[in-house]
Amino acid sequence: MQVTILPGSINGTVTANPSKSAMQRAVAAALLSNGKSIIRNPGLSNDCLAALDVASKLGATINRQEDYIEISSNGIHPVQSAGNEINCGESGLGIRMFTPIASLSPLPITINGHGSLTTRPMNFFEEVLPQVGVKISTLEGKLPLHIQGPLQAKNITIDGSLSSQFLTGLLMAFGAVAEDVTITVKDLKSKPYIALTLQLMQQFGVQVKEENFERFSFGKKQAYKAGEYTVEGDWSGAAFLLVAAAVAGKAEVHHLNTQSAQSDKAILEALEKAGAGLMPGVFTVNVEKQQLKAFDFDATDCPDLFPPLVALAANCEGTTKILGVSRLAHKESDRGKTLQEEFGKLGISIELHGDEMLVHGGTGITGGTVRSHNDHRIAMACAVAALTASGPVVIEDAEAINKSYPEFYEHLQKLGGVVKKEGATSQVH
Ligand SMILES: O=C(O)C1=C[C@@H](OP(=O)(O)O)[C@@H](O)[C@H](O)C1
Ligand SMILES: C=C(OP(=O)(O)O)C(=O)O
Repeated sequence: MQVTILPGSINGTVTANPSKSAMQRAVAAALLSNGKSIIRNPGLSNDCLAALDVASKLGATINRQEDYIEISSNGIHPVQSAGNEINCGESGLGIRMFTPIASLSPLPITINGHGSLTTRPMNFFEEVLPQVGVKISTLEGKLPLHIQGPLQAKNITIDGSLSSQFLTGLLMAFGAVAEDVTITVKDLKSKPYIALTLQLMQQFGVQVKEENFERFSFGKKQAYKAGEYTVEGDWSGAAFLLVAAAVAGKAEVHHLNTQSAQSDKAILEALEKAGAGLMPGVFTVNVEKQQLKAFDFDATDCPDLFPPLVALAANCEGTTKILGVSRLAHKESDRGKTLQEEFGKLGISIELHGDEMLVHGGTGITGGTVRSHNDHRIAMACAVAALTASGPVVIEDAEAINKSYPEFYEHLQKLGGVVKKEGATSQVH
């Protein structure tokens, strides 16, 4: 699908979409519980749907209602008729979380995915899973994975520098079986995502003692408890709307918890540094356009903010410096380079120096044709950049947004953005 966004101002109110990070974790915790869990405000993005599908292939019964989802489970029991295979779609979190969870079963299981997930590294599992009693083979560190458990929770030391998602998976799986065991992590990145994991586990009845984000200790054996869970609004997706307001008008975004554990609420700090008019409430954020200036920001622990930060920086007078670019190499695209290439087509010069990105802003955004590289956050960043461009911006492969935020173009329209779709697929809401 191709989408064209016209330059123009925005002004309006929207409700943030459900967080896929929270939704996927809740689906995993419900799968690990005995009994019926109810997930309210469920996410239905492709990553969330993939998580639900994996849960059903691992034995849960999913019952989708109008505004909630029931997940009934009695532990991990791979469905033989599904060929003992699960497919995590394009979700990095999905595969890194469900692989240790699936390996709680003693049965051999194949774990697959598609699109960008087939090129993302999984070597971590080859190093770590054998230490906890799980046999694994991969295709040279990539998909498909073949595993056979059962996982036995033991004291282990892991490297957290590539991604926090592997630790999220181990913590969630250990939560079901561990007794007097500690996971020690070196050089953990994306720490707030681990805080979100621990918070979610606690909501499903499993406590982990965390020390300095280096040691995670499990005491007496625990069990996940089925329950009710409401998915929070998504700061990662809302960041695009908040930036759109800061550069092109104003907006009120509802269902955003400023006390959330989500790392991407840090967009508020960046907006403040850039000089945006900001009024965060408890569950609502108002942003208004003001004179914007370049800013320095460390996005090492909130890597998904890079695309909206670049859209913001492009509109700020001067050179913005963002740290943490090396974290972007293994996302849906090599995001540092993709942002450089696609914003370059819109007249914005971006330099990449080691772990640092320099965005030369305030030079004027031009219209043009860009590609999403099948990366949802690149499509959304380009759509925001279009609002202050000198001409229309055409986004190719614009349906990439379905991975995390299928309602994104509708929300932009609701705020007054002019969005024209061509060749829309049935997947697009
Ligand atoms: O746990 C999560 O929900 C996520 C963790 C982050 O990954 P890394 O830990 O690899 O940075 C983030 O980029 C991803 O979109 C979602
Ligand atoms: C990188 C992302 O997700 P994941 O790693 O879960 O695929 C993302 O949503 O930007």
